[in-house]
Amino acid sequence: MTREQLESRTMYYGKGDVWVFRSYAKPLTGITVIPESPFRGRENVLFGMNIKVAVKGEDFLTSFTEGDNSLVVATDSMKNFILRHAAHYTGATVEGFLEYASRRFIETYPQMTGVRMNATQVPFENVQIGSPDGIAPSDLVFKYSHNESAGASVEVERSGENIELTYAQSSVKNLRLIKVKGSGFAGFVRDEYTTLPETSDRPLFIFLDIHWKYKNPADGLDDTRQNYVDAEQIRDIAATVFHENNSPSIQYLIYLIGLRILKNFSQLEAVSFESNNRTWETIVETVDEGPGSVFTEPRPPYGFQGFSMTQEDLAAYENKPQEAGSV
Ligand SMILES: O=c1[nH]c(=O)c2[nH]c(=O)[nH]c2[nH]1
Repeated sequence: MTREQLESRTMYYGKGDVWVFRSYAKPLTGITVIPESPFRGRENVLFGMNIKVAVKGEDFLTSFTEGDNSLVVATDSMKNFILRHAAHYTGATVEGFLEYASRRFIETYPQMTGVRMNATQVPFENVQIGSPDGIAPSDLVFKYSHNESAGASVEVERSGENIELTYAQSSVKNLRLIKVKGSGFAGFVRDEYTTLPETSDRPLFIFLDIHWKYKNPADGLDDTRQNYVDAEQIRDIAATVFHENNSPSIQYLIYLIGLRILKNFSQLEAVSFESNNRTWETIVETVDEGPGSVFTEPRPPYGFQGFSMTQEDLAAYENKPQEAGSV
């Protein structure tokens, strides 16, 4: 088999749903506070992740073609490897843990030439506790949040004697935002297939996944370089821009969110979106003693948008004459 054939072949294996719960990880502190977000850091009393790891390496070929397991690291051992390394991790971010554990895999097993890890952070929120002194967050009891969650993907590869970070992306996933009024959708193509009425005011409900990449990937790994951007800040920017703008479409809304993210965080190189339109169906336009309406869940199917942006988009926006103010 030629080298090209080997390199173009799909061949990997790994473990999914590796749940890691680490208590008393390093607190996250080194972030820049922005006007759109109250986020100032995180205690990390509970640091939870659901990790998926995939490893590759040409030496694994005979495990597929001959049943030769002599170089196969059992995926059960991969799970143990990740969990044990969670005890040694000194950082405060998911990204940093993924990079650390991926590197350690390559250092430990010569047959691995690349490791890809994806993680979703398991969000825990402080429970508010009442006491004679007032209401304060508990430092012991947390609720498992089912809202949006932070995520990350990293890939490291062996390169001669070195181990290089070849891919890093951070994310906030499954952000669900509803704006009760102040969103429109009009001016779209009207032809024999069009039944949707134009609207200047709809209860816009969106599901959003937002991904971002740093100019220098090292900034995204740990907070001690002072350039780390937390998913809560990205979430709060999205909510702020949604609140402030009377959007003509989801397409334009995510563009505005992207501009604001790139403007706040010049250390980021790119941001991308996947959005879903989950706008509620209006059942009663105006209740008896208005204002107020009655809505229900939308019927399938749903619409979606994908868009990626870089600092060049922000520069182009800022260089063009604006009608509606700046971001
Ligand atoms: O924001 C929207 N963008 C669309 O492209 C679209 N299409 C549609 O039916 N509703 C919407 N809403």
